[in-house]
Amino acid sequence: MVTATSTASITTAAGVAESVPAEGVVMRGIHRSFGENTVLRDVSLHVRPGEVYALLGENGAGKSTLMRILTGLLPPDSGSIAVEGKSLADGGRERIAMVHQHFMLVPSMTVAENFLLGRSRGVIGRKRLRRTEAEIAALAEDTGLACDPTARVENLSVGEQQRVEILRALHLGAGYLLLDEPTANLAPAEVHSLLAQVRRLAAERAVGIVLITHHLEEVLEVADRVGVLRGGRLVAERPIRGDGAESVTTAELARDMVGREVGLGIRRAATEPAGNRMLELVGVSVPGQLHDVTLRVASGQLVAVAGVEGNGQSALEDVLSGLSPDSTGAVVVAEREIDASSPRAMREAGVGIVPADRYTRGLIKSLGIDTNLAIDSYTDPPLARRWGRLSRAAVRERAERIIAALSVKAQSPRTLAGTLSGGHAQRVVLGRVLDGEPDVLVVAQPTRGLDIGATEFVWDTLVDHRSRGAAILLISSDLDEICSLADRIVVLYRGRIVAEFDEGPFDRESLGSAMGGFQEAAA
Ligand SMILES: Nc1ncnc2c1ncn2[C@@H]1O[C@H](COP(=O)(O)OP(=O)(O)OP(=O)(O)O)[C@@H](O)[C@H]1O
Repeated sequence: MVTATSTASITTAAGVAESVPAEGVVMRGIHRSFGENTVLRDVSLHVRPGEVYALLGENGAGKSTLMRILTGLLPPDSGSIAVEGKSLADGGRERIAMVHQHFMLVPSMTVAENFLLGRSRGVIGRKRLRRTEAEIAALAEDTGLACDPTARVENLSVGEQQRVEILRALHLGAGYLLLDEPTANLAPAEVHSLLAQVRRLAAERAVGIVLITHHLEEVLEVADRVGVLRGGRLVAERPIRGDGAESVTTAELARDMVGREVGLGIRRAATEPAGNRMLELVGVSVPGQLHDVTLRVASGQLVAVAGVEGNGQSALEDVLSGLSPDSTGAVVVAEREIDASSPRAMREAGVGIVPADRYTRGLIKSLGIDTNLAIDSYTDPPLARRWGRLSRAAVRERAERIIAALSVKAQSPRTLAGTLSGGHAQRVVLGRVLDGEPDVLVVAQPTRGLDIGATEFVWDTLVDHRSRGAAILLISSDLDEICSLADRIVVLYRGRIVAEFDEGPFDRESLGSAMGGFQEAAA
């Protein structure tokens, strides 16, 4: 790590000259509010070249807002930002790149074509394309981020696409990378290789990296320093590696973040499930996506479908949501085969769904929380009054009750769902589904992007419903979540169930291997 020695002068947005360190990214006194909601309060931080800086914080703490300010997408109300001694407007912006969880690549184009997108007018010439391919290959070799520049993006795994995004940022000249939950969608083996690559980029190329993650063990594995945002303030900064390093535990980081102890231990059912089969899938197939899936969940049991996303999970979710007209096979609920042809049919059969994509399937961003919470029950009392008219008072009362029960952080029940932080948006979806007290609960990636306090809350909620007799099918790629909650695990790989684990404690290595397609290791 290099320490800043010299200074430079920038002109701040307020038109004032300010002396700043000439090295690294320096944010000073950043304030930002949305209406009456103050999201960032006097945040100052300095990320140096060659440093991995982990930024932690509960859902809604202000991490994404800070990153949007840093990339120039959102102006701060006050405060200054300098990148290598330059303001964002003065060239600093080009040195910073955000690597999103949802990639910005065009699937039908090759890696090299994606690199050239927006950088050349008209048709891309063959010579230029070949030159770019050679540059990408050289950069991949140099950084250890393996990548085939001629591969079509749609044929790449999530991990490979992520490497393409990082390489593209470096190719554009970025010296600072902002990684927003980069491991959220990766297979277990890919997580460690990404973290090793992050360290290598910092150590060998002096790239400064801001890593946002909710996985505290990743912070200890990779970060040089960690900063914790709470209620919009930077409440703690700790060195983990190098000079003055403290020996920090994940429990201490959790306490910094949440302000209390958090226990994410094993929560399997203490007793055998009651036995009556609440949910059965028999030979369910979806052309090209799901092949002959048979599984059973009893009342009082939680069965996990483990797997890396893209292996049939969304097809399975579609079938159980009543959104898969091409599916074959039988869906049986409470020992009766049901016609799974619409979301309404599934709901009436007693199946509640928490979808993996909370924004496209779970919520309508442009509507208030109250309306979102009424979406699947506005035709029934108490929300519907006589002549089908909606009772605004009942909608508001229901919203207030669910907001309080799930501790949703929002200014009011009418707050637009699209302005909620990821974790609080997820609470709204969960609250709506659980309020219907379904006998069968299907939850897909329920804690993705949630902080540990919220994760603990969701896990406890699921366990509570299980102990009250609900049959729960958990579709998840998170090994910790699966091993903590499941009574039984099946592994989905390329649309088939390739391994089954009947009772815990589960062997994480065998599970991870089965998820990666190495079945023999899971036998
Ligand atoms: N465009 C907006 N309009 C109104 N409020 C907003 C807007 N964007 C963010 N907020 C509010 O700012 C606060 C911080 O949100 P932010 O997304 O920065 O949190 P976060 O720490 O990234 O959370 P998460 O871990 O859940 O992603 C939240 O209360 C959110 O509702």
